[in-house]
Amino acid sequence: MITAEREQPIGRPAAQDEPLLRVTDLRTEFRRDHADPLRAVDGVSFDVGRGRALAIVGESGSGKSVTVRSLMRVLPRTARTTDGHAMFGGRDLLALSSRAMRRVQGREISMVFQNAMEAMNPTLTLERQLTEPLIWHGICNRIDARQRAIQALGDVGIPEPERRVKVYPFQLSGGMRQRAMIAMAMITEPSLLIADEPTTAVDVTVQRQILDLLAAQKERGTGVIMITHDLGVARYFCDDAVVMYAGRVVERAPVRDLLDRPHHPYSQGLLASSVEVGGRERPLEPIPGSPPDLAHRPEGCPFRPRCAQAEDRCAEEQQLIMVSPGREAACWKATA
Ligand SMILES: Nc1ncnc2c1ncn2[C@@H]1O[C@H](COP(=O)(O)OP(=O)(O)OP(=O)(O)O)[C@@H](O)[C@H]1O
Repeated sequence: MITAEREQPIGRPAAQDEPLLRVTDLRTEFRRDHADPLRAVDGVSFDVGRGRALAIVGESGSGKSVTVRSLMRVLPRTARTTDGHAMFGGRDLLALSSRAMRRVQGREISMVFQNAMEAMNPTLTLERQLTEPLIWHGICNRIDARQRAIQALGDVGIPEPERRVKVYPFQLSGGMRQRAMIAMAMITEPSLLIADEPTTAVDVTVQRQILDLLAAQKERGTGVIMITHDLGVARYFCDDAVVMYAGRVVERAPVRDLLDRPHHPYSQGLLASSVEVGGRERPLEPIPGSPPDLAHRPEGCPFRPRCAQAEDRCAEEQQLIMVSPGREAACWKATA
């Protein structure tokens, strides 16, 4: 149980064979009036490798955002992470003091959001917003920071960066704002980038540009966690995937293996209901029913009420088991 924050020494450099980030048994709950807490993230584990991208997929409400916000320690006031570890550079992010965590946020780990306005301050120029993390983290002085800000805007393909650095976010088009936000996230050269639906609110052309920008970061060794509803985006950009359902990981696999041959019936349903597969091979087949109300989680496998393959033994929940090397699924029927 994580009860008190404790200052940890600056982490030792992670050994080369350790993943960039290792999350184990993460649990986060929301406080409720006159009721037991609502468990939104329930024992989630995954690794992110250097220069690799992990897709977190699942329907709305499955716990994707709460998972990454737990790691970044930016949860709503009513939420609390009760268990788990998130080892990053030899430190447990969940056990760092708030002060130590602020040194990690925006420096070693940055976030990119669906809507750039979430990440940007509408009352400050791009220059202020781009230079602030450099100055705050003591990376460089104001004059150098300005040059780096201009460079960062140019790097993400914003024309006339010397002029644009002086504008406010609302003076940019949506696509340019999204790129400016990526410049903000990358300016400190973080080793981990967390992207929460970064391409959902933009058109297809901008989507491709954003993914290519993120791919360039990956090439440089940055690890990426990408939350996405879009399995096409996952296939194009990500290496590994976890599928979440009702706050738990139900399948873990290299992304191509998952999309070519999903093992868990829920992953099969997600794929059948997505344009990625449906558009090319068959009509879309929505998963019947809706995700469980977490306040009334069904006994046994949480997907059982919606699962066409459910059997009596699903009354007992199967844990994630290895189906084949590198592949795990939480289903009695999952076989290689
Ligand atoms: N502010 C909140 N207060 C109370 N419960 C919340 C709050 N935010 C999330 N939850 C609970 O946590 C669950 C997981 O939410 P989360 O936002 O992580 O889902 P998600 O998979 O990211 O969905 P989406 O794809 O719609 O963003 C929700 O189903 C809800 O029960």
